[in-house]
Amino acid sequence: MTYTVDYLIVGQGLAGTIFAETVQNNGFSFKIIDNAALKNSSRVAGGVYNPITGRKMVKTWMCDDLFDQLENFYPQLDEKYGVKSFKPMNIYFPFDSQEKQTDWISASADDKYESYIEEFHKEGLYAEYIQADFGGMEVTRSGYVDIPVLLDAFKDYALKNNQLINEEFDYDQLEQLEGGVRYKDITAKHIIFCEGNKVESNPYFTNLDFRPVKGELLMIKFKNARFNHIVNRNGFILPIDEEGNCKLGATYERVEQMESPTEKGKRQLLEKVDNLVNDEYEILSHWSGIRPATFDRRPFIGTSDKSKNIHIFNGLGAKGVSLAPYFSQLLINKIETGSDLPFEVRLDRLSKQQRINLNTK
Ligand SMILES: Cc1cc2nc3c(=O)[nH]c(=O)nc-3n(C[C@H](O)[C@H](O)[C@H](O)COP(=O)(O)OP(=O)(O)OC[C@H]3O[C@@H](n4cnc5c(N)ncnc54)[C@H](O)[C@@H]3O)c2cc1C
Repeated sequence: MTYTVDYLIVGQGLAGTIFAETVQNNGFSFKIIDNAALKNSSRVAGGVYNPITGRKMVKTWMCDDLFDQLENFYPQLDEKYGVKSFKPMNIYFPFDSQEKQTDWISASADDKYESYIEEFHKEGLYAEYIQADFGGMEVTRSGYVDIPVLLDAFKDYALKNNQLINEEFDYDQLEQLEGGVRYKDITAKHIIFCEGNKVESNPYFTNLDFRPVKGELLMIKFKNARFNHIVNRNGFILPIDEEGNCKLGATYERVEQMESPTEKGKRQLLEKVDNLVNDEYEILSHWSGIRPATFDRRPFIGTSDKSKNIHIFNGLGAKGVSLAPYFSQLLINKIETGSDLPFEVRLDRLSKQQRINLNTK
C-alpha cells in the first residue's frame, strides 16, 4: 500500500507537532515519523513563554508577532484535543537593584511594553518568603505550556488516524522525485525535518551552525511557600500545583554535552532558589536535556539548497514554545506561496564556512 500526503514530517517533538498542526490548519495532509526511543528536548522543558527575557531583561525578539500567534494557537489545540496544556500565568520579577527598578519604571512608559507590564509592586510580592528591597514587576501575557500533555494528545490522535509512524528515519531511503520525495511507501510533496539535536545525522543540512546547549531542571516542594506567579530572577520557579511543588530552572551549559544531570547543575539551581526564597524545601527530582540552539540564537527555517522539496524547522533553542506556532505558519507560507522568511531565520544568513572565513581574514 502506498500513501500520498502533502507533508512528510520527521520528528514529533514540539517543532514537528506544531508544524503538523499548522499543516492541518492550512488544509493539507501529513504523515509524521518519530523514533519515540530517542531523547527529546521537548519532554524535559519547562515550557515557559515569557515576553521579557535574558540576563538583561529585554522584550523578547519579535515578541508581538510571536505572542499574538501563540495565544490563539495553544488554546485552539487544547480545545481540539480536550486537554489543558496551555497555562497562562503572570511572571513576578523581584528587582535586585535600585537601578533595575528605576530602569523598568521608566521603560514602562514606552508603548512597546504596554500590554506586557501588569503592575509594579513597591513592597514586593510574597514578602514573607522573597526578599525584594527594591520591589518587583509583574509581567503578563506569560505562562507555560505543559508540553508532554500536548505531545501525548497529538500522538494518540495521529496514531488513531494512521498519521504517525514510530520508527527511526533512514536518510538513505529518501528518494527525490520530480515534484516531491518518496520515503519507503510514502510519497510526499514536501519533507520537513524537525529532529531537534539529532539533526547532526541529517545529510541535507550539514552546513548549519548548531550550538546545542544543555539544560538542567529540578522539581522541588516548598514547605510553606505557595506561589501563583512564575517567579523569575536569573532563572524561574514555576509553580505547578497548590501543594508547593515547583519546577526550578534552568541551567545553560555550552561546553559539557553529557545528557545526564550533574551535581554542578543541581548546585547552580539550588543556589538560585536559596538566594531568592526563604523557605525549606525538599528535592523531588532532577533531570536534563539538550536545547537545539544555534550560533546566533535564532532558529534555522527554510529549504535545502539540494532540493526545493526538502525543508528544515529546527534551532528553536530555549524558546520553542513561543517560536514554533508563528514560524510554522511562515514556513508553510514560504513553501506554498513563495513568500520570504525573515532574514534572521534564513539558512543562508551566515554559514559555518562563512564564519570561519570571516574569522581568518
Ligand atoms: C532543560 C530545558 C529547559 C527548557 N525550557 C524551556 C522553556 O521553559 N520554554 C521553552 O519554550 N523552551 C524550553 N526549552 C527548549 C525546548 O525544549 C525546545 O526549544 C524544543 O522542545 C525543541 O523541540 P524540537 O521538536 O526541535 O526537538 P526535540 O524535542 O528534541 O524533538 C525532536 C524529535 O525528533 C525525533 N527524531 C530525531 N531524529 C529522528 C530520526 N532520525 N528518526 C525519527 N525520529 C527522529 C526525536 O525522537 C524527537 O522526538 C528547554 C529545553 C531544555 C533542555
